[in-house]
Amino acid sequence: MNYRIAPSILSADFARLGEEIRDVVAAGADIIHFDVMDNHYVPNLTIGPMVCEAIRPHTSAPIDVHLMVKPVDALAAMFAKAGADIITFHPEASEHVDRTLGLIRDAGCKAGLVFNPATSLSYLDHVMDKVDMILIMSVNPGFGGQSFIPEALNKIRAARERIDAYTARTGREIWLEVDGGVKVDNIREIAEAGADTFVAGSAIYGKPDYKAVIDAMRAELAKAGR
Ligand SMILES: O=C(CO)[C@H](O)[C@H](O)COP(=O)(O)O
Ligand SMILES: [Fe+2]
Repeated sequence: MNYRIAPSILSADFARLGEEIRDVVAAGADIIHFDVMDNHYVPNLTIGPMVCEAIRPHTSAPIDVHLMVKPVDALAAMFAKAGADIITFHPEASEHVDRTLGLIRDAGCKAGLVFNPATSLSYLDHVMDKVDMILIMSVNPGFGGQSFIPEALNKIRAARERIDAYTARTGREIWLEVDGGVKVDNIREIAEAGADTFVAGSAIYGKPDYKAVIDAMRAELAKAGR
């Protein structure tokens, strides 16, 4: 299994963002997770397309933009222009989910849907052909440093079943990402439930030695029975 680790810059030192991104990639990160909060869809306010554009020259790692915003479409287009590689959004925040997925892909990015703890996976029913990534939230969105909600494991298993059935039928791969409360001590269990891409903010940026944390996560993933 090809596992990917995606540090969330939500927990980075924003005063030294370029350096924080270079450091985490040097420490072995595969993807940069970029949390966008609008103080409307979620009760917090973070960073926008100008910051994405500013960090783009600092890394060749894919930038994974997690949009916690409503409405979605105009900002998705701005992030595609600002250098994002992957753009995910919450389906209940879009008026027209199929159109938003198409808009992101037409702009040259991978597109994904994000599922809050209480959001049904049935949003996937008619759009799998336009989805490149499924992101399961294991916390309620809005803040870093929250505890992993164990019920998310069942949701991850259900999403894995959908993806495997789809891939068997079409041959096309869809990534399964998990976001919220991912740590060294639970990453193996999350992988065994079916995830292949792991967002970790406070677990990585909250420790002084990023490489030690990422190495420990990879050592746990190597033990996963998938
Ligand atoms: O989308 C998010 C919150 O809405 C963040 O990506 C997530 O919470 C990462 O932080 P941590 O690993 O500290 O839980
Ligand atoms: Fe996120």
